[in-house]
Amino acid sequence: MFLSLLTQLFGSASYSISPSGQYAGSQLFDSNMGPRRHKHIEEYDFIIVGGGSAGCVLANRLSEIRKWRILLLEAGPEEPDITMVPSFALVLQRSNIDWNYRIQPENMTCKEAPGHSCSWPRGRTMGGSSAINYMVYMRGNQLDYDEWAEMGNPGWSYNEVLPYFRKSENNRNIEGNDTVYHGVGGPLNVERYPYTDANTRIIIEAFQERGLPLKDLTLPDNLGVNLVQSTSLNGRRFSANTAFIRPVRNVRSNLDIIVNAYVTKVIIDPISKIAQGVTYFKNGVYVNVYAKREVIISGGSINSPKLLMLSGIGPKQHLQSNNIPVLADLKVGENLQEHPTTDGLSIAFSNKTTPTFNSSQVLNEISNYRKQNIFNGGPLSTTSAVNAIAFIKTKYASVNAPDIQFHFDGRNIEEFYADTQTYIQTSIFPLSFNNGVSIRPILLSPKSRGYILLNQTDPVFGQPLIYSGFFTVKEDLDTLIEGVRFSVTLEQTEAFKRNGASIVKTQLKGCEEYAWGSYDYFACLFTHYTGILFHPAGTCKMGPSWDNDAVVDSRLRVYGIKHLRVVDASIMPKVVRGNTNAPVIMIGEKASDMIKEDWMTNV
Ligand SMILES: Cc1cc2nc3c(=O)[nH]c(=O)nc-3n(C[C@H](O)[C@H](O)[C@H](O)COP(=O)(O)OP(=O)(O)OC[C@H]3O[C@@H](n4cnc5c(N)ncnc54)[C@H](O)[C@@H]3O)c2cc1C
Repeated sequence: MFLSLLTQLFGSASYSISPSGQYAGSQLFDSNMGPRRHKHIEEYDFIIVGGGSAGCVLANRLSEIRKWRILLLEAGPEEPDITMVPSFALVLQRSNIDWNYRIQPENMTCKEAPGHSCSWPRGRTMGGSSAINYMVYMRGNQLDYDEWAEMGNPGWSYNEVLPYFRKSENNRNIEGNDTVYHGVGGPLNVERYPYTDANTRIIIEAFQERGLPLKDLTLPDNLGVNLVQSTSLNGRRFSANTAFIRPVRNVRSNLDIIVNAYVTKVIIDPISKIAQGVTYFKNGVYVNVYAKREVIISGGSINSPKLLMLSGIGPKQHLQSNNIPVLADLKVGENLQEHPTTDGLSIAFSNKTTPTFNSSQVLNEISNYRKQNIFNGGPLSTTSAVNAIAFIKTKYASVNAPDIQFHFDGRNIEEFYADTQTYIQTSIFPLSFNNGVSIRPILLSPKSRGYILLNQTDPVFGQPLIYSGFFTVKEDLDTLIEGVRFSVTLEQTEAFKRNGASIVKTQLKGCEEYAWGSYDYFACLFTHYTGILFHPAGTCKMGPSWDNDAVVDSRLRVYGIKHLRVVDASIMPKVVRGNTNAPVIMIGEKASDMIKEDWMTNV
């Protein structure tokens, strides 16, 4: 009943937000509508593969040059209306706008999950993962970018990337007054949700009691706690599609967008090694399109390496074993990094701070939300406890930056402990209606690395094989356990005691042999109930020519192939200490400027 109501109310792809924040549900965005005549052009100046966080920025910024013809190819459909509702973030996972990837079974991960395999959602729609994510706006720590520069990537230090964070941002919070670090007037709306529940406030208060400063967590030093800022406007999601594409689509005649177009190969001349275009598959037909200047791959950290490998760019031995002629022998798909955590820890709240919502009240909230033109509150307009975020430094931190981040998300405690795996695999209930939350200590700078391979059975359409490598370096587990120990101390705070909040001590299946609270019990939670923040990075590593692991140079050009760049989360040489969407949007902004610099002499 819940799902059928959602389909009925939010099943189309028609919503837009005007600058006043008004919902314009009747305005249908269709690439064939509007003032522009449809032209059939097979040669463009630039072809962008993937309409996700980075791809949307590139399509907008490159189409500012009116003489350039830009083609954006997206494998998924238009962004459906349901993405707009913050509290529905869970419904979008395992849906038709998720690639529905799963990681391969490994010794140290997901041991209680079906087939020992955890799901790894990625957005497959206009807006990409920014259309299905939790909307947290975070940048990481200053050291992240300074480290990138120190690794031999000129132009990527914190001071050099800061202008690109500001460029895209329209900050409507108090933080927006700080013009050194924030931008106002950019395409990406950033603000806090109009509704905050009591439990979210309890968590923040507890961290403050434990000594963390309440501060703007997007500053260069992000140690502290706060109610986070989000990519939203008036309680509605602001995906990269909403920010960068909707305002220019059907307005700029030099930008063509084709959805449901799955790119299967980059066309590269084997002699000159020049990327000439791409082949995509749509409606059962393969189509070739050509680029006069460049092909830009923005398929995200899983699909960009897959597409490069299918095109002959990758580890020689692996390509040869798949009968793919090798054009560039590069470590594509390696250096995979994530922010691992556990699903196995919970805080239970008492009845006095937990709203009791029966099914009919929830359905009522849903239909109210849909009807309102300007929505300024209500539980659906927030991701609830996901908004309480804290960063701490454990004894394992080797530099002056946090090594653990805390995330929380709503859950029904009784249902979770009655059948934990079923709950993890199937829960889609709105995030705001809960009587407890998960506590997720997240490893910010993992030392372990994973890798991605093509699926030999069906390399083109089959899921790539994702080996996460989580916890293969023991220090990663030790650091996370320090994070758990810190979170257990929240129970001693006045904020928790006064409100009757407590950490649930129920032993989870598979870990019963260890005493709750022991190192082994907590380690078991990570290896058996592995959680993932969905921040894969690093699989097309940026690095100097002397770095044998590098796939792209500091201008994001693929080594050994001309006129081919990768622009997305995969280029991060090291994953940042925070959520990755805003950093990827920054990467898209900076790459757009580099591309303009490289080609503007010849516009
Ligand atoms: C469930 C979830 C929650 C998250 N929560 C947060 C959060 O709260 N805050 C945060 O900062 N980050 C969050 N993230 C991470 C963040 O959204 C991503 O890091 C970021 O969106 C990645 O951007 P990207 O451009 O690299 O890839 P994506 O945004 O994933 O874009 C890749 C695009 O390319 C398309 N594509 C791929 N292959 C092809 C092909 N062969 N042909 C055509 N098109 C193709 C895909 O369909 C997709 O649209 C979350 C991610 C997920 C999945």
